[in-house]
Amino acid sequence: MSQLKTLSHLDSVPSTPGKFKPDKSTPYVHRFRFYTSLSRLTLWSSFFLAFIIFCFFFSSSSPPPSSRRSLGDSWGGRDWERRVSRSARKHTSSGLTVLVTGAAGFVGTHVSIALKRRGDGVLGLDNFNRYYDPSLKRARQKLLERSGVFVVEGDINDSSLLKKLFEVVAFTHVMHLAAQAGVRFAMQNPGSYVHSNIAGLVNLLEVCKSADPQPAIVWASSSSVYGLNSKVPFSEKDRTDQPASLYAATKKAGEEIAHTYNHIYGLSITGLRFFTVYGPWGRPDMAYYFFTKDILKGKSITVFEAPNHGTVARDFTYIDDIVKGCLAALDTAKKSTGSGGKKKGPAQLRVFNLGNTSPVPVGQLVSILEKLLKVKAKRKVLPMPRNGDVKFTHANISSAYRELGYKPTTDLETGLKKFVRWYLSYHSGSKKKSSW
Ligand SMILES: O=C(O)[C@H]1O[C@H](OP(=O)(O)OP(=O)(O)OC[C@H]2O[C@@H](n3ccc(=O)[nH]c3=O)[C@H](O)[C@@H]2O)[C@H](O)[C@@H](O)[C@@H]1O
Repeated sequence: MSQLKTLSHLDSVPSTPGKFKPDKSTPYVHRFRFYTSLSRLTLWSSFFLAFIIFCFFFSSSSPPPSSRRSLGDSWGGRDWERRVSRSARKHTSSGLTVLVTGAAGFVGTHVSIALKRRGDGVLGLDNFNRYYDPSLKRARQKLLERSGVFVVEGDINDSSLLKKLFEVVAFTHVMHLAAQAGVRFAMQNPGSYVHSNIAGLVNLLEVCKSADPQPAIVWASSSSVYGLNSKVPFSEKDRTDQPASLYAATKKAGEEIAHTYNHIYGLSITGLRFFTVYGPWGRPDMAYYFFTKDILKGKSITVFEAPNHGTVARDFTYIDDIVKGCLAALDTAKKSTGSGGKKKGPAQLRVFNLGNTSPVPVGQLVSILEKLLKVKAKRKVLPMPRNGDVKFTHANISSAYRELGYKPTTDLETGLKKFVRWYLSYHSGSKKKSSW
């Protein structure tokens, strides 16, 4: 969202600074203006020259801007390093030492807590951007703190921060969940997707490839990579070259980038294609969340339908099932083979669908919410706009079952019941007490 801020400040700058005014002054004033303009010109030219020289010397010796520390950075120092080390200390001899990016996000919070509970060392990283209400991220952070997980506030594009973290802790694994999520928002702010999902990913992989030892990486791809693929259920072998949104295209690009870093540097990388993950502490930008909010407020909700009154459906997957898949991916990840930025041998490269295998029409999702909330929704059924959405998703999970033992067990009604219970407790103002 820092990106959003940057762009929105540009919106307030007028494109034409002012109208040209013809000069009606006398010759004397003319000459006087000429001399003052000349001296001003010289002054500005010298400033400009000095600036060019400054840029020249600094560009050849300093790292790219994203990796320089900015004035607002709040990390560093002895106390901070101590907190980082303490959080990353594992409590079982066989445990992992995991850096979780996007730790204050929906999936990040659940995965971090699950890892910490079983004795792994966990350090969180999150930039707390404003894509959705940051108070929810802060509430998740409190939950993480109570579980012993420290969340470093910083961006995955900040290479000096990432390098520092790897200096302080020898991470065995990185669970990379930081991303610009949301399919439809990509039309409003395309730059934020490139910034987080492409530039941020490359920056992270650059640091990982140079780390010694190199960590194994597990990261969040998306079911959206299947795009306009119509063969169901979606298998990892199916084509993924027809993304329907820029979001999907950046996730697909991420998968290709992962291939490159695996091939050149020997990084062990596992991509997980999540299918519409929902549950307590979820994302307010997702339909099940804002439908709940609007139904309770008596506001109308828009339910999309496919052409010819066709059904739009999603393979909604409950968060606890996704967490199990993430942990299994970390546990089965083989070590990276490179060191010091050099590959020593072939490394593991995997991609898995993590879905629920039973798509549910969006209309049915609304009916379940009506039942749980005991409120009738004001539905407006509209044709699905051409904004990146796809008609349906449906996961084939046989590969994840075989390799990870992944077996989702929560149906949509059971999962939504848990979500609604959490939602009512969190939004009733008893945020501190809201159940896990
Ligand atoms: O599976 C995935 O890969 C993706 O799942 C979700 O994307 P999406 O499935 O579009 O989830 P929602 O935005 O919650 O939409 C769910 C369904 O509700 C429908 N919808 C959405 C909004 C609305 O106003 N009305 C409506 O009918 C959508 O068309 C869609 O079928 C997440 O938002 C993405 O970050 C994630 O990567």
